[in-house]
Amino acid sequence: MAEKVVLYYFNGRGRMEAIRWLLAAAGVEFDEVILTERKQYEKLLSDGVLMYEQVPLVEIDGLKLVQTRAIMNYISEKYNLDGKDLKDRAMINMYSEGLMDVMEMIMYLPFSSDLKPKLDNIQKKANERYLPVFEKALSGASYLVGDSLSRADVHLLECSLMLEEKFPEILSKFPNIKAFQGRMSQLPNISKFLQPGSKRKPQPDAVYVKTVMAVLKINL
Ligand SMILES: N[C@@H](CCC(=O)N[C@@H](CS)C(=O)NCC(=O)O)C(=O)O
Repeated sequence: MAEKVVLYYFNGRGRMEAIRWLLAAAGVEFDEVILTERKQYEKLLSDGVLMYEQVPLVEIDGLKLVQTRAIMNYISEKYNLDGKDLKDRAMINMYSEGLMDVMEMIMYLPFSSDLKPKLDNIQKKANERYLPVFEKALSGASYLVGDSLSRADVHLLECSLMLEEKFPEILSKFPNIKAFQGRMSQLPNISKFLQPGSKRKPQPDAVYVKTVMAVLKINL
């Protein structure tokens, strides 16, 4: 029997959350080793499992994977979330990278000061640059690429929910994305992940920020 997938990260979203979403969408159970203390991170370093001295780290199929995108590529390929051919995959990757750009901007917020201009910038770019792309792609289509679920769909659901947490009305001008959210949320694996008590992480709080800084010895 295949060993269970194990995720090593903090008790928060950060770079691991999109990985959690992909695994959940694929119906893959996973365990988590939650980093709360510097010595856990130092143990991973001394064990030689962090290729670049960074997390996320994911144990899967006997591999110890690092680098968020490499991890997501592995999961997407393994669980058929990357389209039917090379051309599909190119579109899926373009959509996915745009969504990762938006989610990365949001990810940095709790570690930043002077939030107002940063939030304004995210809202403006989401409204004018990113969401119109997905609104158009979903016009008359159920999925972003082809006729089955891909990682781009999973990232869009995650990203659009994150945007709504910050800007509750943001989807009012994007009815196709709103309808897509509704459809996606009903897929059994995703519906399960959206329930309270799942391994989906909440918005970052002060404890999360403090823990990340202490474990990684970051001084901002
Ligand atoms: N490109 C890497 C970046 C990973 C990264 O920056 N991880 C942070 C935590 S979210 C880290 O471990 N930082 C410690 C360090 O860089 O020394 C990825 O996508 O996985």
